[in-house]
Amino acid sequence: MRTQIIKIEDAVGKILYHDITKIVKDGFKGAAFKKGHIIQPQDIQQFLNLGKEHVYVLELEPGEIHEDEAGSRLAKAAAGDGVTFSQPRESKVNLFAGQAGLLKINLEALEAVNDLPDVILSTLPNNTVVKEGEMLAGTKVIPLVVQEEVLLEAEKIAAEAGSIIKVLPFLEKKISIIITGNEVYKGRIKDAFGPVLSEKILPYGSKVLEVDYAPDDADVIAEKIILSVEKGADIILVSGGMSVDPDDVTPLGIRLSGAEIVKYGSPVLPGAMFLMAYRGNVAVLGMPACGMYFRTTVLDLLLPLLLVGERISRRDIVKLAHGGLCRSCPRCRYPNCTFGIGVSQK
Ligand SMILES: Nc1nc2c(c(=O)[nH]1)N[C@H]1C(S)=C(S)[C@@H](COP(=O)(O)OP(=O)(O)OC[C@H]3O[C@@H](n4cnc5c(N)ncnc54)[C@H](O)[C@@H]3O)O[C@H]1N2
Ligand code: MOO
Repeated sequence: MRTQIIKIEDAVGKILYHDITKIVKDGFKGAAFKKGHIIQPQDIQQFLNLGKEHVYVLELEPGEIHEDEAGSRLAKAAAGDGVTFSQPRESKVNLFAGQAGLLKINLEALEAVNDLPDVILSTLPNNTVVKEGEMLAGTKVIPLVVQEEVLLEAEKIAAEAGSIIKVLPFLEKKISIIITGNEVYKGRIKDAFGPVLSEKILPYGSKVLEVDYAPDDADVIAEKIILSVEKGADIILVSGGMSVDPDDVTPLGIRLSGAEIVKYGSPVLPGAMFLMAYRGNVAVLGMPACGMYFRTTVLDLLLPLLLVGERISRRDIVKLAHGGLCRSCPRCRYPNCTFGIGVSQK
């Protein structure tokens, strides 16, 4: 790049190479124009008003890209389905959710871009549930001018990854809830689990197909699961009876339904006695009673993934260990806390 001093009248379209300040109040200097600004026709009169007749400008050499153009190119490359982005401001471009859904970050591509010189791309954690319009990421270049080859490399990384940042919409899944336990089945106590589970599902736009009840009988639990599959459930939540009492027969019931157990026991507290299984493509979840007592549990970590159509593997559950411990804050701040950060590694 080259710099030169030129007359104001010749400066339109050129890149300003120094800040132009003005006295705002009591000698305080505010930036009227920042270094890097691309001079517009309407700026000329303001420059003259500020007493400037000449300015330093920057001329790009072949293969050099101005920071704002570079920021925009990076954002465009990184943004996939369901992601929008802003105009650059001092090369910083913000990326936003164009729709509500689950934020998916290609972690390998994200690292590869950030390993390039002179560019950064910073995001919310992978697998964050996001609202429409929420800020997801910011990208920026570090110097005023970037070599185009760096951008070409970033664009290649993004193209090979498909996209680096996207938002998957939640699908309308059909969910069956099977409440186990003699005490509820026989009407000795009122079901408090069904309402909690329904409340967790509805905000995502999925449907509760049915809430059914089963006694502490593994064969009956298995029959109810098979029936739910036949009725077209995509996801079956089986509540209670998940621990070590003799009448805790839900894991056996899930097994007897023909579902394959992915993992019994999750490294999440609350959620240790959780069980993940699949009967074909139907997800069957054994949800321990902590899901009723605690505001946030393993279910809150995995449900969003299931609702965008992902299949949960044993490895996904193992990765929940890091950050799987809830701090039990007096006022729950989830998801703005460390609980469940392991889900970002899926
Ligand atoms: N000796 C041990 N006890 C417990 C262990 C353990 O490892 N060893 N694990 C604890 C953990 S962790 C959890 S979580 C719970 C798991 O409980 P369950 O899923 O087996 O729950 P239940 O025994 O069926 O019920 C516990 C409690 O909640 C009431 N309940 C259950 N379902 C409903 C419902 N739909 N509506 C209202 N109330 C319900 C039930 O009556 C019991 O009072 O186990 C720990 N214990
Ligand atoms: O499944 Mo229990 O979490 O450890 O409360």
